[in-house]
Amino acid sequence: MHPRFTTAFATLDNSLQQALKPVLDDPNFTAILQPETLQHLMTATGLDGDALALALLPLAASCAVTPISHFNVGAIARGVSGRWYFGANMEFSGATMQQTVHAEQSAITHAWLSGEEKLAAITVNYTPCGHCRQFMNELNSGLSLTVCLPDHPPRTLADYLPAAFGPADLNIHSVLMDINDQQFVPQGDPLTQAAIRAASLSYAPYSAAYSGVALQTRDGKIYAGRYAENAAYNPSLPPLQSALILLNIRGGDCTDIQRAVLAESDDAALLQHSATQTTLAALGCQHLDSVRLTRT
Ligand SMILES: O=c1ccn([C@H]2C[C@H](O)[C@@H](CO)O2)c(=O)[nH]1
Ligand SMILES: [Zn+2]
Repeated sequence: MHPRFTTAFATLDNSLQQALKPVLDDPNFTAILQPETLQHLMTATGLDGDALALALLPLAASCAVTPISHFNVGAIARGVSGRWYFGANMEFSGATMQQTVHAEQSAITHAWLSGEEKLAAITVNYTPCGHCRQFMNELNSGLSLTVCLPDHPPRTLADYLPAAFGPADLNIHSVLMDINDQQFVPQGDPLTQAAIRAASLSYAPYSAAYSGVALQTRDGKIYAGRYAENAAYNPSLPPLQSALILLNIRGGDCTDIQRAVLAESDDAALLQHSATQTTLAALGCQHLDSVRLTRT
């Protein structure tokens, strides 16, 4: 298993350890749990879904990258497909606080980038901050998303975000995780194409400044992330963060990026380039290429 799991794994109950070991030992494990695996884990441990998700949180939290706080938050986004997606917070030394990724954003983005179409629930080891509550209120599950926390009964997002402000206040009705394809014209090498495809699938209803980032690590793997806007603007997730979430949660190292491509329109109302370049530089990557988006 990935060395980051070793300590947390040792703290799990014996029955869970036994059932989970082959899953974590699989070299193809990508921090997603399939419905059949979850069924097996529930049978082996006697835990129901909510209890199992809580029991797995230490593993999700061990994916955190927290050079500043050393405060590891773990989240599990539970899709309507029955698949569960790990997420963890990420901090970037040498960048700004605004570049931080919260565990909830990580799990949700992990699910979205993996093709999940809607979430049923999210389980987190700490109470979600206001920024995450707002981020979650952009999802197509709306205020009925179930939020599960240790020491609290499951509640809905509506309970955690009363008198909510959201997309409908700005007249937006097709929301985050709904399928939207801008169909930008593919071009260039595989990394460039991955960035363009991510931009096509990005969510930018407020600015129409669609964008995507693709990262290539030294082992040749490619991770593509999509921009995700928010009705309250500030909680929007930049495309670099989206790609870094995928890289990290799949077991990669964010300081191992060899080359990055940002796909955006140069006449867009918002531009990701300078923030992307600065955060990448903080991670030791100086090689950012840009590609302009075109429509047929
Ligand atoms: O809802 C929350 C609150 C905080 N954090 C992270 C952000 C930062 O990395 C650290 C300290 O706030 O915890 C989350 O991931 N989710
Ligand atoms: Zn948060």
